[in-house]
Amino acid sequence: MNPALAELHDKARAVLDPVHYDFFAGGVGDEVVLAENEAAFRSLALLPRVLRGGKIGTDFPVLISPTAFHKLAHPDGELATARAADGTVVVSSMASTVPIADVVAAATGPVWFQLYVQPDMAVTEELVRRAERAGCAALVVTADSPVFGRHRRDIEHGFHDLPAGLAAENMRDLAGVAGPRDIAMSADVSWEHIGRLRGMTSLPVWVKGVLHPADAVLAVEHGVAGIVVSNHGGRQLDLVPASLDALPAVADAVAGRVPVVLDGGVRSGGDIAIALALGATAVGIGRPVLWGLAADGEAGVRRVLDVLRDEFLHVLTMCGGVLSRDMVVHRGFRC
Ligand SMILES: Cc1cc2nc3c(=O)[nH]c(=O)nc-3n(C[C@H](O)[C@H](O)[C@H](O)COP(=O)(O)O)c2cc1C
Ligand SMILES: CC(C)CC(=O)C(=O)O
Repeated sequence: MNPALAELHDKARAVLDPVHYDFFAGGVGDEVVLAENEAAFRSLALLPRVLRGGKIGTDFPVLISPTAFHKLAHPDGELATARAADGTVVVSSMASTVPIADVVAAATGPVWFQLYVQPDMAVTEELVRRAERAGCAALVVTADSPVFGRHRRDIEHGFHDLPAGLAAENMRDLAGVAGPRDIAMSADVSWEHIGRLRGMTSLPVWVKGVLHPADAVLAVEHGVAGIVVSNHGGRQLDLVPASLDALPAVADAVAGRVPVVLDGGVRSGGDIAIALALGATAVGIGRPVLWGLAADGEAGVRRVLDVLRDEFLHVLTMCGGVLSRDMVVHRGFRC
């Protein structure tokens, strides 16, 4: 992990209520996948290309992945995250503790709305309209959650409710129900719903939580605007591969037809470079944003993005400004 991010993590752990720290940090089951998401990056090395000359790009291919309940990390919650993003795409969780309209108003760059399709399609449609009215630039449908993941640490702490005064604000006053309603996960959600969403809105519809290449093909066939290869930061099923290990096959299946974002375990500029070399168009950052937010609010999130940007561009320059799959090898590989 980049040392500045490690420092923010340590500070976050020191200031957070331990139950809330564990909600953010934890994963499902034995947390095998949680650990492997990061370990997968460390098992790989880059073979740089040299003496290429020419100009190195300055694009920063990073999005802020959707994470719930930012007010558990800092009183300014998602407003601080949105302000800090400064042009970086914010994918705002449906379970945010600030209404989506306020998140968009605080952001200077694009905000995308992460959606769990609700079994009551009237509720889903109202959420879509809220995202549209707020000015969101895309919908990101999370597909890896037919049920809630069983987060061991939350179960041990008995943590399932937000403290008094905090709520999932986007879920307030929907389809005739006053006050916030619970987010429902449903195993009934299918590719057909992607079609229905596309019929409902002109916003681009992304799908998040794809690991199987056949699902990536289905996603393209159903007209998605992009795919997020993700195992939800090791929070849904503790039997899946590290998201990085699932990336190359998905990238091959998609074959450039839509962008492919990778999230899970990205903790340094070098990690971003490896993901891009293996076929990602960009990466999503989950927990490091929460650590920055908890440690130092808006300034902490800015620091996370600045550190990653600086380190990524440094690594890219070291690699001759190009990143391709032939440049990634396993550690211990002999030329
Ligand atoms: C505390 C927490 C809350 C999350 N909430 C959501 C959510 O509301 N919707 C969603 O699609 N993904 C959610 N995720 C998953 C993230 O979008 C992302 O896939 C994951 O955090 C990436 O891994 P990383 O934390 O290792 O960077 C959450 C992850 C964490 C850690
Ligand atoms: C409130 C939950 C739906 C947030 C989530 O997706 C998670 O904790 O991983």
